[in-house]
Amino acid sequence: MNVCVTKAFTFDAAHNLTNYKGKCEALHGHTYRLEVTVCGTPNELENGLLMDFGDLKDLVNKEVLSKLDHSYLNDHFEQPSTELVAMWVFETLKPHVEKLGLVLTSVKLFETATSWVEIKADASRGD
Ligand SMILES: Nc1nc2c(c(=O)[nH]1)N=C([C@H](O)[C@H](O)COP(=O)(O)OP(=O)(O)OP(=O)(O)O)CN2
Ligand SMILES: [Zn+2]
Repeated sequence: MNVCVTKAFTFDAAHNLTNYKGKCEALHGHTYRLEVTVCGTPNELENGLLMDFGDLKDLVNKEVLSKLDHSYLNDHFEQPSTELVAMWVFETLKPHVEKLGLVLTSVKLFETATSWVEIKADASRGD
């Protein structure tokens, strides 16, 4: 049986879209919501935990939120769209999750309550 664990986070950041015509070319900010899901098989379960929620929190805080929270996203990304930030989050976390013998299957990044991007990977192959 495939088992998945998800942890949700929020962080605050400012950005302005580049090469874009519309209100989002102006400097503005969001409280982003980030949801990270890792999956594995029962064989990898230890003490009933696939991955401790606290360990997933520490990993995301260290590798992602320490860089993005209260930052100006244009300092990190040429185009700080939700798509490109979510792709970076996925690629940043993937090797760390794989080291644990688990698969990073989903990164969801909400720019607002009604607008989000999801990056999904196959639960068994992790790509
Ligand atoms: N595909 C994308 N479209 C847009 C992005 C993006 O990252 N990817 N970003 C923006 C802006 O950054 C904007 O801040 C968010 O846009 P939007 O969801 O339209 O925000 P609203 O608060 O105006 O949403 P409403 O639900 O319509 O009030 C634009 N597009
Ligand atoms: Zn925006």
